[in-house]
Amino acid sequence: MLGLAVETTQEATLPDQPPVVVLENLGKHYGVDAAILENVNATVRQGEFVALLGASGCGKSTLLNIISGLDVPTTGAVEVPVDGAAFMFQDSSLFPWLSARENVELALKLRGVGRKARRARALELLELVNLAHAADKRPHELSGGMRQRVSLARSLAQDRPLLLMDEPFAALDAITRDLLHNELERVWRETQRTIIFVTHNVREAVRLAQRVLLLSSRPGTVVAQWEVSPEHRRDGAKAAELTEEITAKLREEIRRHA
Ligand SMILES: Nc1ncnc2c1ncn2[C@@H]1O[C@H](COP(=O)(O)OP(=O)(O)OP(=O)(O)O)[C@@H](O)[C@H]1O
Repeated sequence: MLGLAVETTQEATLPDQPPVVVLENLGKHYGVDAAILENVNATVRQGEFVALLGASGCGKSTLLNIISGLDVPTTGAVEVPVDGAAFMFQDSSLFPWLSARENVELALKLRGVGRKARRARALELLELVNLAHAADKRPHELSGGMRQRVSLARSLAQDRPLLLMDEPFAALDAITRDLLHNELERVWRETQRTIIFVTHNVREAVRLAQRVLLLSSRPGTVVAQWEVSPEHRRDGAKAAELTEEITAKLREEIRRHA
């Protein structure tokens, strides 16, 4: 399953961390339809940030649904944390009648956190995503980027070790997206969550992830993976080179599907 090898460093791969998600020969099909996923093998380690790329319809969301427990594989095995996963989507799906703070508090309430503690924790989480000043605003008073920050705070409020993100910044403009990349990277480092991040944007994958997995077009399987080393983060030219290499392979997959 291993594709093009780029640099591998201790920091990038966390080889000594325990696995959080293990996918073994995983397959999925609905009814008599052709397989959507086939022989997916991958391990994601604790604290790792993994990006998942692939052509439209190759089964990325299906895979996240299986990892989250919303769906089940048809064949193979999946190992995930007993505490489950938190999900964040492209659409912030905030309750419009609740303020930013109340939206975050709701996730805490569902976990059984008491009223006083959840108010304090919600404010802490909004502070973490640099949004404490807008805690009392309702979603319609917030920009798209701010709504996604609330959504991120709400996902963190679920206090799951694993965070699944399905194109969370796809609807944002490029500048807001760049700002949120910085925010997410900081939040990831501070909270030490394990993150699986689905995107169509190769630059975004290289910017954020320590490892990029590429799914082939239908049936989806891991056809290549790349390590993104700390050196790629420091050196823009190296990152651009890697982005180009991954884009070429992604294009190949898209062409194959077309
Ligand atoms: N419940 C379902 N029943 C039948 N087919 C389904 C179901 N859910 C998803 N599919 C099919 O599975 C395929 C993969 O869908 P999925 O949303 O996982 O792809 P994706 O890679 O996330 O796509 P995109 O990048 O466009 O969001 C699609 O062809 C879709 O129509």
